[in-house]
Amino acid sequence: MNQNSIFDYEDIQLIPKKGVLNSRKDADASIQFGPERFKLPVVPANMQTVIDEDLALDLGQKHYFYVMHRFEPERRLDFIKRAHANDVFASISVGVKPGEYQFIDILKEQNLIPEYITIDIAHGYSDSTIAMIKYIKQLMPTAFVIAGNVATPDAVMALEAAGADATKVGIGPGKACITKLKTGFGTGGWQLAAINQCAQVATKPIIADGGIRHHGDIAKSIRFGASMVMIGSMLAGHQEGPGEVIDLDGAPVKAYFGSASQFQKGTYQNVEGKKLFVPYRGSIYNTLNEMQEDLQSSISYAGGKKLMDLRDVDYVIVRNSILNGD
Ligand SMILES: NC(=O)C1=CN([C@@H]2O[C@H](COP(=O)(O)OP(=O)(O)OC[C@H]3O[C@@H](n4cnc5c(N)ncnc54)[C@H](OP(=O)(O)O)[C@@H]3O)[C@@H](O)[C@H]2O)C=CC1
Ligand SMILES: Nc1nc2c(ncn2[C@@H]2O[C@H](COP(=O)(O)O)[C@@H](O)[C@H]2O)c(=O)[nH]1
Repeated sequence: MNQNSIFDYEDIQLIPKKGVLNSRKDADASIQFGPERFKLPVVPANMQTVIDEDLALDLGQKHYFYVMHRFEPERRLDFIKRAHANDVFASISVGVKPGEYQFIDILKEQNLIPEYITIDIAHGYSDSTIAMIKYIKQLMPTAFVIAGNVATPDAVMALEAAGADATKVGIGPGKACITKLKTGFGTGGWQLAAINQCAQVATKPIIADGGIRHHGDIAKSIRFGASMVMIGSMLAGHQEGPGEVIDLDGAPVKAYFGSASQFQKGTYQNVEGKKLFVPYRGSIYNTLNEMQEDLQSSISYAGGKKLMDLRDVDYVIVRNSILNGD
């Protein structure tokens, strides 16, 4: 791998072009992703400390993309019914264990077809993921299947060839992640470059997953080929999401733990995630509005009018100096 093409969010600055908008409000930050159009290319992570059913449906009703997590598997069927009864698209997660095939069979039998299904596996470039993609697409060809997580162009090509409608890129860049420490593998420290490489070969949308620490990282993800950005830690800690607000040394916080942490699994086995506390930030809609404003501003700096105009901007690699002026 050419080391000059390895960089992460903090190493990159996008270069402005002549603006064509009179107001940032006129920039269109929306995205068509699968069968729906969304206000923003941002989706809260499908983790139990980030999303729950009420928030999922509320986001969907407000035209934000959501992916419900898979950690209360017995509730998923009723959740799909609830979404459809509320005229909201259903977007669920599945794993790859044998019981998940039975779950897909039941959905098919009951004609409960989710609009989006995310196959949520640590090592998505695997025979087990490929088999699940094929199974879902055979039984439910209309479901938009997102498969991941992966790190390389080879993986993106393999999952697309199996029938995935989108792939999710990011192994190890997450805030609650310890995969890179426990296994030595992943895209931690070069997540943005991994997105760039994967996007060179992708023929379908890519979701950049993990490592977003500033709103500007969303624009950078889009510039390097993502169509959607999955965010965990920065979207945990809100009023509408799961978990209690607690006091930590006088500051209000909420717990945020990895889906492969002992807190999620209930046992210390194959643990690749940790627990931390994130600041309580009030309503998630204030944060999403701010993300939208910032992205509209990014589009204006790009000299554009719409989200994909970000793809046309040039950039410099500044090597960890983005915060030097602060
Ligand atoms: N994006 C990321 O960097 C990471 C995300 N996660 C998240 O943690 C959660 C748990 O993930 P995961 O452990 O996959 O889910 P599961 O515990 O549901 O495992 C899914 C299946 O895949 C097998 N499996 C898991 N990892 C591997 C591997 N490296 N090689 C071969 N088989 C494997 C498991 O078997 P067995 O357990 O017996 O191996 C199991 O049968 C998910 O939500 C995932 O997104 C976890 C790690 C990294
Ligand atoms: N290696 C692990 N990665 C995990 C785990 N739980 C979730 N994740 C990934 O992190 C992102 C969110 O990243 P953030 O930087 O925005 O906080 C999430 O979407 C998963 O892909 C885990 O236990 N281990």
